[in-house]
Amino acid sequence: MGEAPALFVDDVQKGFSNGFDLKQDFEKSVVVGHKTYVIGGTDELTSSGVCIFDKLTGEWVIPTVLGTKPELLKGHSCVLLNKDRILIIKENCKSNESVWFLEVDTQFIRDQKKKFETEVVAWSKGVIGNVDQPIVISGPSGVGKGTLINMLMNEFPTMFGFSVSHTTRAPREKEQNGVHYHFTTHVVMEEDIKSGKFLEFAAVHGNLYGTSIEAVDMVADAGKRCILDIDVQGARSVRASSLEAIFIFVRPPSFEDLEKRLRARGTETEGQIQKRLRNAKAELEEGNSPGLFDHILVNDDIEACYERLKNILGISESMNAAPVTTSKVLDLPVDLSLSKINEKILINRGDAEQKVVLDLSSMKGGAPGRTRGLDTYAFDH
Ligand SMILES: Nc1nc2c(ncn2[C@@H]2O[C@H](COP(=O)(O)OP(=O)(O)O)[C@@H](O)[C@H]2O)c(=O)[nH]1
Ligand SMILES: Nc1ncnc2c1ncn2[C@@H]1O[C@H](COP(=O)(O)OP(=O)(O)O)[C@@H](O)[C@H]1O
Repeated sequence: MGEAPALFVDDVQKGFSNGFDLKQDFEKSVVVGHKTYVIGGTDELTSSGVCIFDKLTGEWVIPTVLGTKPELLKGHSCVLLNKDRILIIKENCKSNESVWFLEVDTQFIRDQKKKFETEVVAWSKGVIGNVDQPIVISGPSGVGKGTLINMLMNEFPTMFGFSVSHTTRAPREKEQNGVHYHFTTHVVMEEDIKSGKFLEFAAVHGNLYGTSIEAVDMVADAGKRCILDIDVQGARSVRASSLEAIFIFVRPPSFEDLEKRLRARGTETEGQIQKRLRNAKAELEEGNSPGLFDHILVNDDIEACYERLKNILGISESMNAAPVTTSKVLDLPVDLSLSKINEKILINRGDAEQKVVLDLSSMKGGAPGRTRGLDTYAFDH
């Protein structure tokens, strides 16, 4: 909670009944209850892009800002949705950078406020169109998760992308940084966790592992369906997050088979194998937790198991040509204004006859990450 930034002193003295004296084009304000959110600004003081005036305390607050924020906000229009997020549309934007959401009171924000003990807002980029549900694959070490994922990615390279996790464990001989994992240190990873970069993280077999929000977004932005290879604790966290995924648990035909595979792989020391086998017992129990996994896949014969996996995902050989995305780019003119009609936003294009409708009725996701499922169409009147 702070003093009024110098930039706004004049505004405060003028009183608020007449609204803010905002820098034209750069700053827009939206009132949510007793708080006024000023969005935009090129000034040092407003470099976070968001300032909040609290009418109850009469103070300006610079909030903790999470998520990837839009580049220079100029000529943007804002509208409040459901009192929990502000829709921001940038005009004259020729890329898929035009639709943004600033979350101010969603469940995610409420959770983060408790953590940071400050005001918190979070950016989420709006994505027109959808990609198919991400796939979470869990199971004990050595069960064959990596083998199955490789088969899928080799057969359908345009359809699937791997979420590259961060880990503090040492790379194996054939593992490449940035491809199999982002190899990092405890210190760096703990910092990144604190600053909210991870969708989920867990300590597994004595090391830290985590899925960054960026890892999942990068796959989805490439129009591919994201595959996450994460442990059961991670699966639980993703279940509780806004990422709507399909959850698959891979089991070995027997514990003896698991041990044989782990040894045959030859990537761990005897001590590490023992630790992984001990943990496998608990993981196999956890795999039966009601409501956690949508499908249990027994990896007996690898080819048969792979066929069952493809059936679960509803894919066949003929599908490998087309990427799954229906992502569209929204080209917006200058001088736009917004009107809100239920879950549809009418984008008025200056004096042009044709308007654009942004349909939010199938919107999903949100911070941390992207807001997907938006649709647009032209509207003649
Ligand atoms: N929670 C979580 N678990 C992960 C992540 N990445 C990998 N894991 C899990 O960590 C465990 C160990 O992975 P790894 O060291 O590669 O060994 P492997 O499973 O024997 O190949 C496996 O259960 C992985 O599914 C992650 O980002 N988050
Ligand atoms: N169905 C199977 N039958 C026999 N060996 C298998 C089978 N699936 C995988 N493997 C082998 O087991 C070892 C562990 O598989 P991997 O995919 O690395 O497991 P995970 O990623 O679950 O730790 C590898 O050497 C792999 O070739």
